[in-house]
Amino acid sequence: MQNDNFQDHYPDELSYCYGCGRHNEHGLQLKSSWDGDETVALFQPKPYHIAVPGYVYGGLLASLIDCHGTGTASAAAYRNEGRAMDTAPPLRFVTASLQVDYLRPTPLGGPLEIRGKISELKGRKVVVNVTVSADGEVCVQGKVIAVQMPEHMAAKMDAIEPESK
Ligand SMILES: CCCCCCCC(=O)SCCNC(=O)CCNC(=O)[C@H](O)C(C)(C)COP(=O)(O)OP(=O)(O)OC[C@H]1O[C@@H](n2cnc3c(N)ncnc32)[C@H](O)[C@@H]1OP(=O)(O)O
Repeated sequence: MQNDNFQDHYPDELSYCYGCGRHNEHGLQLKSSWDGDETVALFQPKPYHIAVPGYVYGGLLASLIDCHGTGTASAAAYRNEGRAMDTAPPLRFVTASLQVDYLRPTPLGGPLEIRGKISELKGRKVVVNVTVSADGEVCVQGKVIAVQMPEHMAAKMDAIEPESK
């Protein structure tokens, strides 16, 4: 596995996302990287990421799929153009659709492995299939349809309030 994390290449103003922003001290700070043609992230849930005792909260699992999916989309788009992730013009993606299926309860204890596979890359859209595994067993699977961030979302980047930092 490479240690070159996608989210470390996001510009500062796009690094406050609750799921993956490196500047969000209250967030999850997910880190994703390439593993061959797949992508991978590891996340260690905290004891307070609880659903029922002993199991991980489903909303957290959806967030991990969401941010791993959008990070994978961005990395895939750069790779498709043969460019490094910090080169211009920027290729950043937001979630258009997030589908999550909870296959079995996810034990709360050890680290979770999140894996992404690109199933479609066309125009401004990338579709990523994502799994979350605990102890080597897939507990959750999801699909993220990511679309390149529209201009009007980028326009608010100057308006980051100090409280959101
Ligand atoms: C950048 C670092 C931050 C990391 C982000 C972390 C993840 C997030 O939390 S992002 C926040 C949540 N997401 C949002 O707020 C997005 C809100 N939605 C939007 O802004 C728009 O609807 C947006 C950008 C998704 C799509 O709008 P638009 O740019 O007009 O797309 P459009 O041209 O219609 O469609 C592009 C393609 O996506 C598809 N698509 C668009 N929306 C959807 C959808 N909801 N479901 C399925 N497919 C969709 C279209 O069918 C089209 O596909 P194709 O090219 O095959 O015909």
